[in-house]
Amino acid sequence: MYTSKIELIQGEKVKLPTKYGDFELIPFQEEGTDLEHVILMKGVLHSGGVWLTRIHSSCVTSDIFGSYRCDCGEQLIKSMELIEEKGKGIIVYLQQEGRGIGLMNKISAYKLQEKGLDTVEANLHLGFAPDERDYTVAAEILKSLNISMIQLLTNNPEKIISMEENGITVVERVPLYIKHNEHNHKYLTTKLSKMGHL
Ligand SMILES: Nc1nc2c(ncn2[C@@H]2O[C@H](COP(=O)(O)OP(=O)(O)OP(=O)(O)O)[C@@H](O)[C@H]2O)c(=O)[nH]1
Ligand SMILES: [Zn+2]
Repeated sequence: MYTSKIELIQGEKVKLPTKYGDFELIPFQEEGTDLEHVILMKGVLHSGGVWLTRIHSSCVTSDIFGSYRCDCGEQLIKSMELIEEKGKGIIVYLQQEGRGIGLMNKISAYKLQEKGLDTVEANLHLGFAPDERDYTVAAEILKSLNISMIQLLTNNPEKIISMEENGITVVERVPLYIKHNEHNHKYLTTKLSKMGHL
């Protein structure tokens, strides 16, 4: 029998009509912590098959306020549009602000970037790894919904490795192309040159 690595409490499933399509939403909580994640999905659960999937780390600055400093918000919207178009898919929205260092530290990292450091150097300066995220919980959420085969919307190879290690088959990587602008250029090129993004 498979034993979950993380105890999850699954909330109610509700309808969520949005600007980008009609979805359903389910919140999850990691038992014993205050960490809450949420999934947005379209399609019939427990129907098997391959699910177009986005594992998205929260980014208050971009997802909510539309910041140009990174590409998160645009990736989220693009993912919603692609899932709507396909009629089947899921976004696992993880409470993993600032690549897992939290909002306060991310904003300190932004301050250091205003002084010339790149995103990797700023994290290191604050005593963190360049990326502190762990995607195990995303795999656990997918498995709890009986989703085991995915087409993953990402440019980050770490997410693919983590899914495979946690028993989710990534049948395809679907790249997300986001336009550079004067504010996100350094951020995006650092992801390519220093963080192994594709
Ligand atoms: N520490 C830190 N985190 C940031 C910074 N800018 C954005 N983030 C966070 O980075 C996370 C998104 O990571 P990205 O590296 O942009 O993308 P990814 O999720 O690894 O890869 P994709 O699947 O291709 O989008 C979100 O949690 C953001 O809050 C920054 O300058 N420093
Ligand atoms: Zn962002």
